[in-house]
Amino acid sequence: MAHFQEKLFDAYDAAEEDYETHLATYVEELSAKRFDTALESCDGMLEASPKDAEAALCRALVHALRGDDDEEDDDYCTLWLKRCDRWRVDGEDCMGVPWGERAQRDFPPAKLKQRPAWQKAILDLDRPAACDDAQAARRFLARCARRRDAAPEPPQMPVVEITESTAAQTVLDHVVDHGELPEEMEDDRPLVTVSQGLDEETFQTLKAALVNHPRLQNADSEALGASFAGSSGFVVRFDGWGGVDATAKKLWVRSETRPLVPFFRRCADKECTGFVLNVLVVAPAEDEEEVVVDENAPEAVKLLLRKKAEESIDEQYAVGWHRDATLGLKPGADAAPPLAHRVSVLYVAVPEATGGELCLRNADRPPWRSERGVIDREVAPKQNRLAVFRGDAEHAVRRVTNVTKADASFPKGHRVSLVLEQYRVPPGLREFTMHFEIVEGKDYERVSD
Ligand SMILES: O=C(O)CCC(=O)C(=O)O
Ligand SMILES: [Fe+2]
Repeated sequence: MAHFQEKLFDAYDAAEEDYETHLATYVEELSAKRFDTALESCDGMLEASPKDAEAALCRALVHALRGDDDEEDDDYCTLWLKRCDRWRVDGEDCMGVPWGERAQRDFPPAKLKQRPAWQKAILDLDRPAACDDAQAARRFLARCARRRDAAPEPPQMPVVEITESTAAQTVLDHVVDHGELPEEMEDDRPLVTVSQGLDEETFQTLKAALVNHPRLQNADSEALGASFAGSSGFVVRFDGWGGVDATAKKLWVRSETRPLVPFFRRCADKECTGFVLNVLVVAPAEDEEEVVVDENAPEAVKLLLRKKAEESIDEQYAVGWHRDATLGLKPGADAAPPLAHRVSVLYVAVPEATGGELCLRNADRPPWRSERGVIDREVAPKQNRLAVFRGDAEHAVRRVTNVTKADASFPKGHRVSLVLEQYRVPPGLREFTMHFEIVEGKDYERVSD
C-alpha cells in the first residue's frame, strides 16, 4: 500500500513539475501577447493536470483576450470555482464519494455566460482595473509570475568557452597591430573538428529523454519529409539576443525542449544570436543496385543509363547536399536569411550499418552540382561524438543501409543526431528573428545552393 502511495506521489510530483513549467511559459507568452504559444502552454498544463481549473481559466483568458468565442471555455470556467488541489488526482474522498461527484455537489456548475463578473474580469484584464474581479484576475497572473520567478534555476552545465575570436575582434586586432584596416579578412577556421560530446551520464539522460520524446514516437515513414525523404524529427528555432544563459532558459522552461539544454550549453557560441536545433532522425533505406553503364549498349540506352546513374548519386544521401540557412525570419525582413556561422552535431544513436557518414566540402568549393562527387572530409557518426563544422561548408548525410545491429534504444535502426545551427544574425534583422517556435521535421526546409 505504502508502495502504491509512493508511486502515486512520484507521479503527482512529476505532473506538478511539468505543470509549473508550462505555467511559467504561459505567463511569459501571455505577457508578451504571444497568444498562440500561450495556448500551447495551456494544452501542456491541461495535459499534466487534465481537471485543473487554473489551467482551464488560463486558456479562457487567452481566448477572451484574443477575442475568440470558445464554447468549451464556458464549461472549463465553471471549474474555476471548484479549484481544489485534490482534483488533480482521480479517486474518492474518505467517505467513498468520487471527487468528481463531490465537486458537482458542492459547486454546482454554471456557464461562463451566466457569470457576468468573470466575463467582465476576463475582458477587463487588458484595460485599467474597473472591478474587483479584474483585480482578482490580475492578482492571479501576478501570482503566476511570482511563482515563475521563484522557480529554481536549471542546473548549470559548464559553458564551453569558444576561444575563436570574432570577426570584429580580428579586425580590431589588425588595426591595433598595423594602424590600418585589413585588406581582406581571411577565414581560416577548420572545416570540421570532432570531439567527445557530453559526459556519459548527461549523455545517457539526454538519450533516454529522446527515446521517450512525444515528437519522436512517430519517426516512421509517414512522418518523413518530402524534400529529404529518409529523414524526420523536429526542429526548434529561437533567437539568442539575451546571451547563452537566457537562451538556454527558453529551452529549459518547456518540458519538450528541457532535455536539450545540456547539448545547447555544450555547443553554444556566445557570439551567435540565432539558433536552429534539429533533432534529426534518419531511417534506414533499402539497399539499391548501383546503375552500371554498359559501354557496348546502344547510344540511346547509354544516355538513359547515364541519366539514371547521375540521379542515383543524389539518392545516395538521406540528407542531400546543402548549406544551412534555415533561420526563419518574420515577414518584412528585406534580407535573405544568413548562412550558419557554425553547426554542431551530436550523434545520439548510430546503428551498425553501411553509410550514415556526414560528408563535407571545403567552404570555398563551388556548389555540388558543378563539382559532383568531390568530398573533402567525412565524419563517421558514433554515439556521443560531437562534430563541429563551418556553417559555410556544403554538407550531406549518406543513406543508412544494411543495418546489422540497431541501437538498443532505436530498434528500427534509426540514426539520430542533434544538430545545432548557430547564426550570427546582423543586428538589423533583430526584429525579424523568431523568439521561439517548434516545427515538425517534415516542414523544415534546408536551403541548398
Ligand atoms: O546529422 C548530421 O550528420 C548532419 C545533419 C545536417 O546537416 C542537417 O540536419 O542539416
Ligand atoms: Fe545541415
